[in-house]
Amino acid sequence: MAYLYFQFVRSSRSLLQLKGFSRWNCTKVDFEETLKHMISGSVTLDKDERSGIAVVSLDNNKKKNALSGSMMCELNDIINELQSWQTGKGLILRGENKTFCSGGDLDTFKNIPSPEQGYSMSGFIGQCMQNLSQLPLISVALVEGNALGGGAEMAMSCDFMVMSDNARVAFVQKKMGVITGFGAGTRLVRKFGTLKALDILASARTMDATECERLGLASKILPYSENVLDLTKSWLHNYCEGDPKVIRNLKSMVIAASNLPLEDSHAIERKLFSELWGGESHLKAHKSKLKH
Ligand SMILES: CCCC(=O)SCCNC(=O)CCNC(=O)[C@H](O)C(C)(C)COP(=O)(O)OP(=O)(O)OC[C@H]1O[C@@H](n2cnc3c(N)ncnc32)[C@H](O)[C@@H]1OP(=O)(O)O
Repeated sequence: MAYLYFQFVRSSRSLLQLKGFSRWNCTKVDFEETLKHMISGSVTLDKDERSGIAVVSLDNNKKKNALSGSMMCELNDIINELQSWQTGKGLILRGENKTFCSGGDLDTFKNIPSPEQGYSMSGFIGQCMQNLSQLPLISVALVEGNALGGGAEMAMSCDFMVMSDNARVAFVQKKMGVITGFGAGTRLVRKFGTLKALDILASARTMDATECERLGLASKILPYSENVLDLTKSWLHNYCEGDPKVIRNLKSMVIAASNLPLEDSHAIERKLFSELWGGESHLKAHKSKLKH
């Protein structure tokens, strides 16, 4: 199995070399420096130690929460910070101003016009989305208003999508003359299979909350209201109740199972299980003689 994986990585590398991508060797740090100077909007983090739920909010009011270069860097820093939040259990990614995100900031994109820069930007934000999806926290994208293009891709990087009943999701990349650049093409195919992914991406259609729920993109529709964030926190709390160590190991097991070959995934599952066996929560549950 390891040999096959190695062969696959080698052949992917040669495919990239064949296509001339190997000359694009700008490092992540170099490109972060470039993105940092494309300033517009902000991303904030609010960690609630009591519930173990963090809220990450995108705010770029003048551009319907478009994700600028500086916001990509801020989001990346926040996700790095969340990686070491040992008592965390859940995460909500949302937008201020009653909308989620209108995609990549078109002004930022105008300033990085070459294929080489596109490749570096996609590498930077793609890694950031990958880190988000692999956090040992149960994550939810709360979509109000629009999630377009890169905004739809960000929502796809969370475990769950909760939508207000007036919200819409559209992978408009094709209409913008590109394809998915934040990694959601791969995510859509892996989650839904080729046909459904092709249907969503190639039609580039706008999907309302009901359609998203029917397709399995959205897990919950909430009535549009002022307290939709509180409702989302309560919904997420159902999954986050309990010992952070248990929630985090559970999520880590799911990540391993979705990415690794069977044997490796089982080995990690056993390791994560044994870390909890005989632990505080396990002993407490035994003593309390729970009836389910
Ligand atoms: C690999 C990543 C691929 C991508 O993400 S490509 C980007 C995809 N997104 C887009 O093309 C968004 C295009 N914009 C729209 O469709 C509409 O503006 C949208 C979001 C439905 C909102 O419509 P309305 O509510 O009618 O508001 P509006 O059009 O007057 O917009 C208000 C101001 O926001 C701006 N805006 C919206 N989305 C933006 C974006 N992505 N980057 C930069 N600026 C953006 C829009 O230009 C307008 O600015 P202004 O007030 O005219 O100066």
